[in-house]
Amino acid sequence: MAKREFSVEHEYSYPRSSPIRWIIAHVWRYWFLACVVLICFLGSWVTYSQARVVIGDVAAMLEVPFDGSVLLRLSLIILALLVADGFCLWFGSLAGETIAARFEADAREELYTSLLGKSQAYHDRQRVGDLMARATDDTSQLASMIVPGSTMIFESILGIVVPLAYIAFIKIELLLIPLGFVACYIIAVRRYVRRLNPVIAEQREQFGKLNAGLEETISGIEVVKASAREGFERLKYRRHARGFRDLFVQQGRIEARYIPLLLFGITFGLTFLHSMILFDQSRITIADIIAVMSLIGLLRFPTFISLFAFTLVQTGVASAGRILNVIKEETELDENLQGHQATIKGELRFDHVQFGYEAQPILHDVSFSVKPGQTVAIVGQTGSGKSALTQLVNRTYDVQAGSVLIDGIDVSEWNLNTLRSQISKIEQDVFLFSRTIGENIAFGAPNAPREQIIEAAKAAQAHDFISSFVHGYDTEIGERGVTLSGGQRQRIALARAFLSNPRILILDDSTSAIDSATEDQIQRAIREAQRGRTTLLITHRLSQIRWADVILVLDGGRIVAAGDHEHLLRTSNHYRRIFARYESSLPPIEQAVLA
Ligand SMILES: Nc1ncnc2c1ncn2[C@@H]1O[C@H](COP(=O)(O)OP(=O)(O)OP(=O)(O)O)[C@@H](O)[C@H]1O
Repeated sequence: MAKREFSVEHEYSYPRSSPIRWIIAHVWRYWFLACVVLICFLGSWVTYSQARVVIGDVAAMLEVPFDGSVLLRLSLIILALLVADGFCLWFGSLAGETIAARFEADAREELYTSLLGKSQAYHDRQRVGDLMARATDDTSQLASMIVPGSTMIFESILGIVVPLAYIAFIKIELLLIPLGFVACYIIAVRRYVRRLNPVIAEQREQFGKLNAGLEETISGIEVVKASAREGFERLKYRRHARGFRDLFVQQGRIEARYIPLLLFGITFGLTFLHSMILFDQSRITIADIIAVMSLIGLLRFPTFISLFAFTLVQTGVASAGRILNVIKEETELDENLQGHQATIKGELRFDHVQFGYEAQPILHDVSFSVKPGQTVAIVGQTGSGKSALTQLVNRTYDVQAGSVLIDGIDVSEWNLNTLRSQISKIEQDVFLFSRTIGENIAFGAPNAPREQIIEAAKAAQAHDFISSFVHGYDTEIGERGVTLSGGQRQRIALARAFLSNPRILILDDSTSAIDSATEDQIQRAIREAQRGRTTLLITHRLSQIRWADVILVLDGGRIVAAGDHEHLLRTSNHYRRIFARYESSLPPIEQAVLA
């Protein structure tokens, strides 16, 4: 079983060694419906072909004096056969559509669950638009592959085999030309599929690129507009769109060379000639000729639709490959279901930790320890690895060497859910979901009653501005919280952290967007929040740094000094330099307060 950070109980498991096996397993999950499709389509072709034979008999009877009652009986038989054909088609199509819709939904769910279980490092490498294309367009291609794609292929096969069986029954010699046609048909289809395959696969990839480019531009539309780069982005998109179009043109060219349609005309003509010869030799009757030519005519439809059917199936297989590539990709972390589960007390220790995102090393030999309930401020120049260090605590990433221990137990030995549910992190760039404010605050504690949500908002100094909105806590916020200011977003994130009541709190520059007037109140709220829980603080706010129990000074990914404020002012040049720089960026009034 591949590693993953999230899974659901009683998950249906599918073989994933190849797209075809994966598709068959998905369809086989609904084997009963698949059997209904097979039986109904078979029934449809048998009744439809049988009706042609009876029509031939009736036509022959019209040549000679006929018995009206026999004619009526045969006419009713034809009607019954055609009605039965209609019912078979109806049930078969219904069952096929049901399989297709379920397959699409199951594949979406499987892909989505797998994406939730991938590590942060995996998501860092992905282009969101391409993933979206796989989750939306590629999954819908799976449904089209079943209906009408596969059902049409199945119909094509039956639509060739059943009429040929009837012809064999009438006069086996008359199979000679149609069988030659079938042999050429199989060869032509194989060539067609082989040629089309790479074009379809490239089409799907190009669609992913097109979508990724679109997503990136729309997400960064503010930057595009501010830099007046609309023209450049338009040309980039047009280049992708034209690449996509060209692949369709290429597909059209391959389809235009699909030879079975031409072969069908030749087969029809030659079979008629063959029938005439046999009739001339008195070896078949007029009724036989009518029935045979009518049956041969049935081959036209399967020959024609197989062109689209194979394209649809190939597109589906290419899409399944793209979906499967995501699902199968190895991820770095595991949810460790059997891991340690306990309430975190809050002791944190880094022991000779080494870390880098890819090959590039970021943290070198980092060691420190924090007692439960202490506040650690991490300071250092930009890019020195402060955020990277905090990301190792909740296992957003794993260390490459050394260990991070919480309450004396390596974080990799903790049950991942237990660990993360007790650690709250507030980022500088707060992410909010396009839901109500209340739902955003309660994101980590979805069952929290409204009173607790309000209490948390009050503690984060967010209640007043939330109450000023017409719909208060039920105000829907735009995607990523765009309708709120940076400071408001950060206060909602603080409220979210207060509500989930974590044992370890990580504040990564989380008050940077809060103005000085609000800051005092928030400082108090944060200090309140820090009480009784271990807090890691990345901040440029001297007022917060000064009161930390431990200050870690990072430089180039190494801890160059550690201790409290007074100690560091006395002993560390690095700290003095950072402190002086932070101090000089303060307004005069705050400098006076700090002095
Ligand atoms: N997801 C990532 N993949 C690869 N490299 C990254 C990633 N995130 C950060 N880095 C690199 O890691 C280094 C440390 O980044 P980090 O964000 O930890 O620094 P920081 O000290 O928190 O900086 P700042 O104060 O500017 O937030 C930087 O050189 C950065 O370019």
